[in-house]
Amino acid sequence: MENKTDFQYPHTFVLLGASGDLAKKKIYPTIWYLYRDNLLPKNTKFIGYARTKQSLEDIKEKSKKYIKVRPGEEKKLEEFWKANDYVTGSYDKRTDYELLNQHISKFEKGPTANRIFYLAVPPTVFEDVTVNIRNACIAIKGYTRVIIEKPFGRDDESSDKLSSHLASLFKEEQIYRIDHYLGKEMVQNLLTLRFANQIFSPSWNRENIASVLISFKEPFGTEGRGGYFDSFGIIRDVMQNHLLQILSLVAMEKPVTLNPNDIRDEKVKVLRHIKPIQLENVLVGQYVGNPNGQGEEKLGYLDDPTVPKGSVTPTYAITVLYIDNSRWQGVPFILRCGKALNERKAEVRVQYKNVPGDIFEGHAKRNELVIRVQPGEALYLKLMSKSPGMKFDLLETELDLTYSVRYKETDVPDAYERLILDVFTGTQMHFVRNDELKEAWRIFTPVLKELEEKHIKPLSYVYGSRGPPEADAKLAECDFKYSGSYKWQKPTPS
Ligand SMILES: NC(=O)C1=CN([C@@H]2O[C@H](COP(=O)(O)OP(=O)(O)OC[C@H]3O[C@@H](n4cnc5c(N)ncnc54)[C@H](OP(=O)(O)O)[C@@H]3O)[C@@H](O)[C@H]2O)C=CC1
Ligand SMILES: O=C1O[C@H](COP(=O)(O)O)[C@@H](O)[C@H](O)[C@H]1O
Repeated sequence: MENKTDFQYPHTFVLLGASGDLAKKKIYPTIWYLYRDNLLPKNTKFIGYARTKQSLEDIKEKSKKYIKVRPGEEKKLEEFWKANDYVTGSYDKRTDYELLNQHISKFEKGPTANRIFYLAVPPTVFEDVTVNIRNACIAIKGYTRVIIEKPFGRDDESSDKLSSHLASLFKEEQIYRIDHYLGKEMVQNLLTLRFANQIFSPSWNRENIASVLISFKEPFGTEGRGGYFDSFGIIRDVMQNHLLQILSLVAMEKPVTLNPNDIRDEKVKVLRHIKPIQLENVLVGQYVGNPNGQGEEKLGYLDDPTVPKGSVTPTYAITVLYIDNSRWQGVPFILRCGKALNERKAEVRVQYKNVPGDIFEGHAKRNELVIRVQPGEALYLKLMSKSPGMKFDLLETELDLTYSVRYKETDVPDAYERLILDVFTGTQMHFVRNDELKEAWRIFTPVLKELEEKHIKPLSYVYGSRGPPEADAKLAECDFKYSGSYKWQKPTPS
């Protein structure tokens, strides 16, 4: 029963895997912020469910250090915990879910009541959990929605299997596949920037744009999470999902309307124009420890005791994709991601071509539109200007929209906050549809297999560096020009 989104009805939010890391670090804090800001239906009950025998007090204690409470909010936080419960149960026994169902039903007064299940559980128990929700916990007087977290399989075959499994249990409108990058402010802004500004539309194509670079950088390594990471690698962890989602929003055609399915139709369409990636268009890297004397000592990937000896799993990757349509033919879309690098950063750089018929003797540098997703949301357009004053020199400068300066009073919500609220309101615009996922795996599976089968050894890079030295040459090869001459003059607050 869909469409009973009215906030007056009782809602139950069940967090499966409530004893885990994601739950304590992300989901409990997120539902607290939504509750604190009165964004959820008044009558919402939160139920944590996991195998661990523990009390709600234990959950409170574990998530305490991740939950931000401002002065004066203590009473509200107490109220929030009163709306919480914890139920111990297995993931594979139907009887446990029947007990969970009875527990939920106790709060469901009135003719309508909705249920949301958040699956913060490992992929190994995923099938059991979904089958049991379907068999024992479906809402009979309202909607049932399930939120699922990646990994959505590890290749086309396993992902298809998972999709068929889900499709046998739920309708697509009930399934909310989270890619938390779709909840980030600047990723959501892409649609507005592109389609609400006439200034960009006419130049957003192969006639004007030389290359597009979409980057993700993290300044820490696997640090004890090597077991999980090693069987996936950075391409599956970040590139095949977060970066490809950004690419589809940067490259898609204008949707017919803002209806979530119209938008997702366009995202799928642009992905369909991309051929599976060729090995020659991929460069992979793996970090090694930093040598003595280079700051704080850091271990290399292979020194992590949770990583199998001799692993060739990439912790860094650059991939070049080409979109074979009339807008983008020949324009390199470079996806680049890595762990244990010199900084935390996620951004899109749209680099324009050189000015044709340059009268400035080669001094006019390329325009570049930078969409900084994190940290510190910003949008800046690098352009050439006359140096102010008597001189007639060229100056590289920028039009700069830095959120912390321009929107001082606005708190940018966390991605999970937006996305979980979307599930309550029933909007799937920022969630991954089944066919998008299929296209993503079609593009990536062959090269992932080839890397594994050929046991391709990644290039080494030092923990805390910008990545393998060879990576910049790859960027240059893909018509991404870095001149090194641009200097940003940070505005001084007035
Ligand atoms: N609103 C704001 O907050 C604004 C901030 N700025 C800041 O000013 C600084 C400079 O601006 P930015 O646009 O980054 O300008 P640059 O053109 O100087 O680009 C700098 C980036 O280029 C990359 N780079 C360095 N060496 C090479 C190389 N050999 N080949 C290819 N790429 C290379 C590095 O990123 P990587 O390691 O990822 O490759 C580096 O961060 C940045 O810190 C930026 O954040 C600028 C404008 C506005
Ligand atoms: O999905 C993932 O994303 C995080 C990075 O998320 P961010 O919001 O902090 O940028 C990454 O650390 C993790 O490996 C990956 O699985």
